[in-house]
Amino acid sequence: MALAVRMRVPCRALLCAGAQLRGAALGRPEWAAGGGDGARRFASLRVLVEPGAEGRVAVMKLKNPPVNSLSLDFLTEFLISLEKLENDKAFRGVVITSDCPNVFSAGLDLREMYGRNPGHYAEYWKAVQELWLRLYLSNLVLVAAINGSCPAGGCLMALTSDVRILSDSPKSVIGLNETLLGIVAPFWFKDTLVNTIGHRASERALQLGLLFPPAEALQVGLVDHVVPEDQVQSMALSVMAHWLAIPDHARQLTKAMMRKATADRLIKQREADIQNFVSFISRDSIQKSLQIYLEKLKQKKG
Ligand SMILES: CC/C=C\C/C=C\C/C=C\CC/C=C/CC(=O)SCCNC(=O)CCNC(=O)[C@H](O)C(C)(C)COP(=O)(O)OP(=O)(O)OC[C@H]1O[C@@H](n2cnc3c(N)ncnc32)[C@H](O)[C@@H]1OP(=O)(O)O
Repeated sequence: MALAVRMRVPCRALLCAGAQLRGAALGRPEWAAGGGDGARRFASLRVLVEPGAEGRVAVMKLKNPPVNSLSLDFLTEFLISLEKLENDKAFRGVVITSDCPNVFSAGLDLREMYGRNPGHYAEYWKAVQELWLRLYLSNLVLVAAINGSCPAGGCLMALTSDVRILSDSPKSVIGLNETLLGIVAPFWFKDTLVNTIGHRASERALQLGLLFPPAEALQVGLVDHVVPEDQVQSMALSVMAHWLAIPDHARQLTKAMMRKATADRLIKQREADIQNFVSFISRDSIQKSLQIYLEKLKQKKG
């Protein structure tokens, strides 16, 4: 793989700063080599990475129960795992899936955005930006094996992949539903959606906070395949084989050509975007909306 074609977020220190910071907060690295694959298999508390049967493909299982909400610690572990895979030339592709039943990811962790201080909001948002940039500009082929509900930040994460496979289950709804929470999807969430399903469909989906059931998600182009739940993983590996048949350098340059302008838009104004988020999320009215939404989630249980 030619070094010249490896896409990089311009300032690697951004990831390192976040990862080191959170790594320290996590206490000790939880990486554990295991099985006969030794160094190729590793795990943190919340992210399991194992080689797929196909070789050169890793399967990354997200395990932050109950709903894989993207807490700061989880984001940090995710980033570290991704960085390890990017740097390991043995891997050319990653299947991202969930270890939590019926939920791919519940999106951003609402507890990171409610009742905290501005410094915490800023740190959290920087990590969210970082994960998006890392995934969106990844040199690896990323296939999202979406085996459950996939709202908001979960959907954003899936949209950074090159291919999305969704399980055909009533629970497997996907979309950017931020307006239903009384919050607004930031411009780079919107850009990622527009790049996938086009402007008009995005405008409707974003304003209404639509969560698409599988058949509709397929129809609008939000996902590429809908298959029975027990076939999500095998379909992901089969699609992966197709993508890996393309020479890396050509595919990577093409991916960069398609995505760089969108990523650059955020890279050029990261700090302003963080400040915008902090002031937006700190508003009393927004905090009230989040409180109501969190209460609704709790009441749902009865
Ligand atoms: C002009 C302005 C311009 C720009 C604006 C600037 C900035 C932008 C500002 C803000 C943007 C912020 C973007 C946010 C994106 C997000 O991702 S927000 C999160 C959205 N997520 C959701 O709406 C999903 C909510 N969850 C659910 O719908 C269900 O939990 C789900 C279907 C996923 C699973 O259902 P089920 O299996 O029945 O589980 P429960 O509902 O019972 O949940 C189990 C426990 O988990 C807790 N939980 C669920 N989701 C979250 C979450 N996202 N964060 C934290 N915690 C969550 C839930 O409360 C239960 O907890 P309990 O067991 O009761 O303690």
